[in-house]
Amino acid sequence: MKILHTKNEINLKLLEHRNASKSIGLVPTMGALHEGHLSLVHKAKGHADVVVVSIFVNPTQFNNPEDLEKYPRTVNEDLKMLEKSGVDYVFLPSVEEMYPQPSKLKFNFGDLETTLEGAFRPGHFNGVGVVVSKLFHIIKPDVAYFGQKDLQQVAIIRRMVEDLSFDVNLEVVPTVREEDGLAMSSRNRRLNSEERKLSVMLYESLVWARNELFAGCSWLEVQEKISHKFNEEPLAKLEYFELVKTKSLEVVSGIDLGSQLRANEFSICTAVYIGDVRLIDNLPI
Ligand SMILES: Nc1ncnc2c1ncn2[C@@H]1O[C@H](COP(=O)(O)OP(=O)(O)OP(=O)(O)O)[C@@H](O)[C@H]1O
Ligand SMILES: CC(C)(CO)[C@@H](O)C(=O)[O-]
Ligand code: BAL
Repeated sequence: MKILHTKNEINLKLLEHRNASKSIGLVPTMGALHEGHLSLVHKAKGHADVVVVSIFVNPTQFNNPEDLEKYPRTVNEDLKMLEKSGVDYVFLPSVEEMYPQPSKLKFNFGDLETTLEGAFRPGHFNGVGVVVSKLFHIIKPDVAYFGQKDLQQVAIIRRMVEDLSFDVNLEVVPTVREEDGLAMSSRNRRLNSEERKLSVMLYESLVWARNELFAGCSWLEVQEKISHKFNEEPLAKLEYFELVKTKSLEVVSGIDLGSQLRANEFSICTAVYIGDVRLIDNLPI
């Protein structure tokens, strides 16, 4: 496994593979790797001839400076995990390498970015759009792999790829969970043991809400009960708990159980602070 720090180095290396008609798979990450990231890597290894993982904690997508400062960084362990997983290249650039000058680029993702994460993390998806475009230009992958856990991110990147005609296929990988259902996330490392126990509330609430909905309960009633449950828990603060159309992310106020639902047509999405750690999760229904 080769670790490369500059755009030029990785460009040159990948050019050799491209000239030899090898396909390139890219797994973009911010490091502090876990089994969720590895499932993206495994998928990439099954499809692509050459697998590249990028590790870059992208400052422009952090709306909260404390979140950036406290974001877990475990590069040495990450590299060991990637080597064991058979990754070919790790792109590990510095902030100066990725942003030789501050980026003034502004994307407008319209309705896709005004709800859910976009509403609570102003500027977040602009930063994601900028860095993912840069990575696509630098690596020129045939396929790029993203996790279902970041549902809105996937919708936004899909839209960006279409609008900017990036020649890349996107693969979305299901959310990998801990045994108790908590979605694996780098930020989970910041939870203390009490917070860790409590954090299973996200997944349990999603499953409970889905079951209530299918038992005929109105969505408004479900939302009220969920909000009450979180209010009773001093360590938790609910930011949103919404039912959306999975493709457009349009927030809806219910589903028609009498109609023929397509698999994954709707999703329930949530963001919750557990202590000062902000976690997200979603459940397709
Ligand atoms: N539990 C998971 N299962 C599958 N994919 C995941 C999981 N967690 C993250 N990913 C995906 O891995 C990629 C890199 O994500 P990232 O490095 O931000 O990790 P993360 O665990 O989502 O961290 P955090 O949400 O705390 O920033 C993204 O495409 C993300 O959706
Ligand atoms: C796609 C990404 C690597 C861009 O920084 C990040 O948003 C993430 O890890 O999901
Ligand atoms: N996986 C999402 C990256 C972020 O929270 O900034």
